[in-house]
Amino acid sequence: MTVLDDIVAGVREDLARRESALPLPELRARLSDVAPALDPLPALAAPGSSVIAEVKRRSPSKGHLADIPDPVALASAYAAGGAAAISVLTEERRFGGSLADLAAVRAAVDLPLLRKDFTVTDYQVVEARAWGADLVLLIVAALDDDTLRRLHDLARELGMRVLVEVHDEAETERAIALGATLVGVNARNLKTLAVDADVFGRLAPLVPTDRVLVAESGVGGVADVERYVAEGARAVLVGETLVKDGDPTAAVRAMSGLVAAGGAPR
Ligand SMILES: O=P(O)(O)OC[C@@H](O)[C@@H](O)c1c[nH]c2ccccc12
Repeated sequence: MTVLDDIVAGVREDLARRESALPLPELRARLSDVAPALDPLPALAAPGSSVIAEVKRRSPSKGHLADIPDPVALASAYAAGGAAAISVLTEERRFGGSLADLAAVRAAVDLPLLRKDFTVTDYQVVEARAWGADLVLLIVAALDDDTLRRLHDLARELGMRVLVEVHDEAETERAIALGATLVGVNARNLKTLAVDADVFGRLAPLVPTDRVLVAESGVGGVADVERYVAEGARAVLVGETLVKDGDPTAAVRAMSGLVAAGGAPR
């Protein structure tokens, strides 16, 4: 069993509890009370690096990262630094997140929000929208093609964008075949938790230039953003570095708006 299998098993258990408390038809009925989803694509696709800044308390690879007693204060600090979108971890067991964090940030911040979780069922997609998300993550490694397509199409029907996450060539082919507009290249292998900063540069040339590439994980500072931008990233998804920084506003600002020397490579 890989780390990913183990995480998804826990996610499914927690999900079963929520679903029996609030069945899908009732959850769906709540969607009519939710404001329409915001579109993160214009900001992410614009020239110059964009930052998707993450609210993340801990992770299976690093353990405790930051307490984050007030996720709204952190998200507001990210917004003040010019973040293009905010990612909120909602997985509880391994990442210390919650849907309550997502709802709290939604109520306070006008930026597009990514629900960051291990989404494997329709219920979680509807749930994301019901709690105010504008964007959902779909991890290709965790889904078969039929489920990937079904969840992708459901998210789009609900007005959300999908960040389709890949880590190798085969997953990248599957994301492209799906028609993914936003492709996230995770430097971390979720089956082993190993980080490889060279994965982005290997996979980026396989992705058509009309797609928006996001470099995810292990971004330690401006130099990493510059490297990813030079390799074709439009955006970076950053958690650990930002939650540990004493001045997250300045940190987001420093990583934003960087352009590739000599023009965009793709
Ligand atoms: O904290 P980091 O190394 O900056 O990583 C952020 C983000 O990329 C990471 O949290 C992530 C990327 N894909 C995921 C899938 C599930 C959970 C978490 C993730």
